[in-house]
Amino acid sequence: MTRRPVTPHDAARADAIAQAHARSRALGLRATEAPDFDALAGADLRELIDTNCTLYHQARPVMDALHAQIVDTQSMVLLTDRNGVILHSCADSDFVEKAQRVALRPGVSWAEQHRGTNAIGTALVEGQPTTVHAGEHFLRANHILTCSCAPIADPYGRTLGALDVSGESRGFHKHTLALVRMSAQMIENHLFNTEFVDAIRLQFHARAEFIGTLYEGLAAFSADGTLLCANRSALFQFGAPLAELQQREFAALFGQPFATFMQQLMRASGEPLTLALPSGVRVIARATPGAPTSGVATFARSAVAETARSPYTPAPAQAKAPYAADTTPQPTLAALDTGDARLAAALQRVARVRGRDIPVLVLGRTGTGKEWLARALHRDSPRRDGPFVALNCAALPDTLIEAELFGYEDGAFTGAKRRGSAGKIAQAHGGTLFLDEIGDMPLAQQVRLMRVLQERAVVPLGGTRALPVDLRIVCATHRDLRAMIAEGTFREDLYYRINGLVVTLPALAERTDLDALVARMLEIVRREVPGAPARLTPAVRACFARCRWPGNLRQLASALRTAAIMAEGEDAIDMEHLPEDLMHDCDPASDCAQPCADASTEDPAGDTEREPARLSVWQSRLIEETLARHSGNVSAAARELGLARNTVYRHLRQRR
Ligand SMILES: Nc1ncnc2c1ncn2[C@@H]1O[C@H](COP(=O)(O)OP(=O)(O)OP(=O)(O)O)[C@@H](O)[C@H]1O
Repeated sequence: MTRRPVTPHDAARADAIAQAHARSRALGLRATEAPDFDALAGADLRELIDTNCTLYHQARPVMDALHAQIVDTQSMVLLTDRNGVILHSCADSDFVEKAQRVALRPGVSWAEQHRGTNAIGTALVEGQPTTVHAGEHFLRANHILTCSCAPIADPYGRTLGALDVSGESRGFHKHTLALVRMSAQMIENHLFNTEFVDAIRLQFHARAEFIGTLYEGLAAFSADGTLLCANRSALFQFGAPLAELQQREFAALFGQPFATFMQQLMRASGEPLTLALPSGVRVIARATPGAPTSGVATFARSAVAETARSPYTPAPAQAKAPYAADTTPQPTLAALDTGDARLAAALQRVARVRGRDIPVLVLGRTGTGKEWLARALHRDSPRRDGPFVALNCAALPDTLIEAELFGYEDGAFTGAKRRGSAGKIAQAHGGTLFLDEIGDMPLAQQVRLMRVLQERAVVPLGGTRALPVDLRIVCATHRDLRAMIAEGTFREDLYYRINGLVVTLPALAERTDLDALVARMLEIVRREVPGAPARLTPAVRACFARCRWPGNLRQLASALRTAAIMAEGEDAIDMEHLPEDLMHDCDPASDCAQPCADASTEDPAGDTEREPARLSVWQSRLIEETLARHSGNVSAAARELGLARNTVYRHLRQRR
């Protein structure tokens, strides 16, 4: 038998389990009791699901995704209401029969008063994620199980239900509880966004890369800038409980008047903004200004109207459209042209088809601006007043792509009665559908998409009626679709449906317009950070020209955003303001697209094996020059270079 690994929290957990056993005994339960098989019958269970319909609908796709992670491990995913009654399960077929033996199925209560100590009942009593393993279950019949459960709370912190993974005790894995906890958090974030769909919602975190993840802070504000609610991560970042923060004004939380923030938001064209928490910690924030019909969106639109137009702000025709509150960037094709000949040729080809519904396939490495090109094409096309709907096929588990793309009918999932979902294809009706990373779309969905494109109609999951759709499709990928066709992982018929016009975007390192592009991006960044300098020092320009930019435009935009914040109030962005890890992507002897201010270091061999050596030669020179400028002061040189002092000391030791 597999031994359960000892976890660091075993002592605390043992205490909690002992208390749960004491509660079970006090309830008059006996360990030798047979499982109680009493379950809610069909209609009663459906009614209970209806009562919990928001929880049920938000949890279903997350349960499917979680089940996909643990498939074939002899286990099941369960959702319960706040009283521990199982509402829904997704199970491995070979575990269903064992689960039935202990009444682990929809309609049955796993509250402590019915089953004694068990993960669901105990987690609901303790209000904490809990694992109950094998012999820790109060009822002997349940010793065959290992179960990990996390309660799910509504946005105000009230318990709504619980998410649980139960399986064969031999299959215990200590990571299961973390997976369950993350999935419960995901459901809580979905519930938050649904509850406050009409409010101004802010996503924020001190680290930009955490925005859009489970760890982001979420805060909802009313149209006058009063805090309505905040999720766990936001409360943690604010350092105070919800009761203390509710009804606080935006300015008390983020140090600036709400109206100023809204105007900056509109000017930022979807790019993130920087805000300061009461603790002084700076956070990166994105905001969604409420549903198009809400008063909040009206406020957002009036802020747009007050804002001076730039190549990246929506045209007046769009401000009238129902999607005017969308804060994502809406560049024009002309605005993307900053002087690179290859890019200009691609843009011209795209411009030729803008008035026709020819499908466009955009190829290019990650971050080369494929989505921005798709947005620009939409913006310049006759469909500009319709929606632009984007779906990243690589960002969703296979199980979710289908529902996201094709939608589902009311009651498509067992027991569900209300609230179908339109799906991205139907949402894009009258506009443009952008399918990013189309190469990552599973084959089954490729077949369905092919049918939609052929028939110009979509049938949602669980539905029978075909809804006509009129849309332009733009797809993007960094993969070699022809090679995938040869391997049998991409359908040839779909390939010919989506590639009416194929354009390839150059990698940033191959572009010849770096200076102009940086100037354009800096213009955008300065709308978000008004005190940021408008120019770069020659050293930074040289560094940029030598960078390999593996993350392409995204990496450049992110480096400029960080540097702009670091250099707020200074004359120019200098080396010390750049993110430290950018140096690792800088190559002293690369084929500089721009004149390099400091390009004398040559590598005649051009040997890729010598990359690290070339990098260190360049770093050494940079450190030497900086030390000379600071008369050998290591701290000052390290500060300017954005390096740790130890790195400079190491360099000095190696020089000796
Ligand atoms: N023309 C541009 N001007 C300013 N910034 C840009 C431009 N194009 C792209 N960016 C910046 O680069 C980021 C990445 O662009 P985009 O999402 O279009 O790339 P992508 O090729 O679709 O990326 P992926 O392949 O990873 O999906 C944007 O969020 C934006 O910050």
